Amino acid sequence: MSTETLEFQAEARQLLELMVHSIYSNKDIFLRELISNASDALDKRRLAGLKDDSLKTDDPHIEIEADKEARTLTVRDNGIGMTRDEVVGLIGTIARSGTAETLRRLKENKESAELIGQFGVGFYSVFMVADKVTLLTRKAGEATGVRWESDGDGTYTIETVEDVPVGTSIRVHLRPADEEDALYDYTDEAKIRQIVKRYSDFISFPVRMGESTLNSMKALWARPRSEVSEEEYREFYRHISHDWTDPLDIIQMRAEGTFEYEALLFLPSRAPHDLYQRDARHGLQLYVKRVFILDDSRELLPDHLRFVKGVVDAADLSLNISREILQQDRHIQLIRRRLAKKILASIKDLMSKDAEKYRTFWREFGPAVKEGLLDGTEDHKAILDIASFASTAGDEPTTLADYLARMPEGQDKIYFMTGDSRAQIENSPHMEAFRAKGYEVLLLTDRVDEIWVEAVHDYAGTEFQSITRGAVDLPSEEEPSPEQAEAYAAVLTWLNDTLDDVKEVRLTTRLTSSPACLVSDTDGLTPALEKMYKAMGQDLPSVKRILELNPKHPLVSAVRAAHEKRPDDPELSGTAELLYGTALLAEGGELADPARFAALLADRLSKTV
Ligand SMILES: Nc1ncnc2c1ncn2[C@@H]1O[C@H](COP(=O)(O)OP(=O)(O)OP(=O)(O)O)[C@@H](O)[C@H]1O
Repeated sequence: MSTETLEFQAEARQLLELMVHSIYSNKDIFLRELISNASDALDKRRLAGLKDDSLKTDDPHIEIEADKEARTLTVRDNGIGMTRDEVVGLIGTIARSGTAETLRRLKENKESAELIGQFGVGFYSVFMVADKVTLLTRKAGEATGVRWESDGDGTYTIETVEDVPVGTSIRVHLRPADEEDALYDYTDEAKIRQIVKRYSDFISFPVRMGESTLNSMKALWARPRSEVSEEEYREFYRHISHDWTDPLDIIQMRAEGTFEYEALLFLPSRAPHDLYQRDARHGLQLYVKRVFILDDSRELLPDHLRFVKGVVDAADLSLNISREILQQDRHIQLIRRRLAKKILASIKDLMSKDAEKYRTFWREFGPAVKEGLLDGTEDHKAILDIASFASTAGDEPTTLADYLARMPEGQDKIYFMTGDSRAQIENSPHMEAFRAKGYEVLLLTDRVDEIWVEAVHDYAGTEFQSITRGAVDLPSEEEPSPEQAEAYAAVLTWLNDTLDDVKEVRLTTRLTSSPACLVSDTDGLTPALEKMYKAMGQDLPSVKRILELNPKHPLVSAVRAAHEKRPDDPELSGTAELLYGTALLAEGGELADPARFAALLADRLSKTV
């Protein structure tokens, strides 16, 4: 077949341009990327070989060859290889989510040094050191191979070729060395050895150059922590996670006895783009006796810990184990519980050892972890122990333990309010009585908060109580006086009849400066929950709430007086609607008919000016 010239996809072209102009200061990493891809390809070939004997290889390895004369460096693997379509799809395009956004920000050149460090560039990083790259590949099981070549300028050529061994070879035509620009002589054996040792030592296949093997191939998770450097952990984390920021914390564990396994886990320092998407990937890889079996192993961790990355190496599973079997395996379920407990315990440690890291962790992953409060009951206490929440006590989030410690004499509940933002909650009329009494209120603004507060009853024996639900039973709170009750009886009855949108109208002592507020029934749905259920397509009747009036407010007492004098005045029902509408607006709610509210308000205002 003849040679075709194709264009890189637009995003890929932009990334290439960045690579050619080399905004990465560390160019050595191109070799790490090529070796990492080769190692993945060897894993894939091994797995394919388990199903189909003819795809096997006896000697899986990676080979590096340097040619000083020709100024080329070749990285060759006998892994799975790629078909022509795969080369076009995988090398000619970038499918990773978030790439476009990252590229846009990189282009604007803000924070570029920081950003590029967080962005995996993969194969394209080779263009930092190359003026031409030739890729030869044949997929295991295919009859012909593919030759791909590009000098990184936006196009590449591709052709079908015969006589290519299974696997992939990438020949890098090196640019002239320029040590001032950190562009070293990558045909230099010492340099190559240094890079492999530094970045790829743990790769489980031999990386060979001539007669020697450059890497130790030691599984990091099997080595004692004291023998492994931070740098080695970081490189391993990069290899398995494709995350270019350093992990926040490293968790290592080993279980001995009837079912043996080792785990090396990492808490990332940034949430991935897809954390809250349905089917977000899980971060654990399963190995059996040092052999890679599966990634995205969702059987090994509960969903609310899906962001944890790492490796679990189990000694007693079959190499042929499938996802279906994993799901039912009793030992796997046990591992899952143990890992979850260990991770939560490690985060608790982090809280006391490194408050700054803990804060980062909770900011990035808190909403995901809180999802764990919705399923099962096992880890509720452990999750609440590591949770922190915004609160009226200060600008920094508080733990529940600290909240309890601050509770004044007489307070017996953990008060909270849910809403869209801190400001909205803090300005809501519901806060008034709590502010007046000096009671701290937790300000819950994550979507998941609306749901878990329905499911969790207490923390360490102290009940959670929404301040927008039920009657306020602040200890020693006075009931509206019998005189007030009597004076307001008629107007309340009339309001109950007039306002269709509310379930009940009653007096309250919870307000100090606002005329009115809305509260939910003790067991009724909150408006936010109702909205969420409806968004999920559930057909629910609208839930009505209770309108509470502050008898000490001049507007409320004026309505009472007006109703006493002119019970049949049709204007009064408009005022009642305004009263209800204002209560709704004050808590950040939405009016059913804003135009009608505005017209009523304009009418009343025009009579006052
Ligand atoms: N040596 C290889 N053998 C087989 N397939 C390869 C090889 N190198 C790259 N590929 C394929 O090309 C894809 C793109 O590689 P690239 O390095 O750009 O990204 P990646 O490895 O998916 O992500 P990362 O940016 O984290 O490295 C790989 O996912 C793989 O499918």
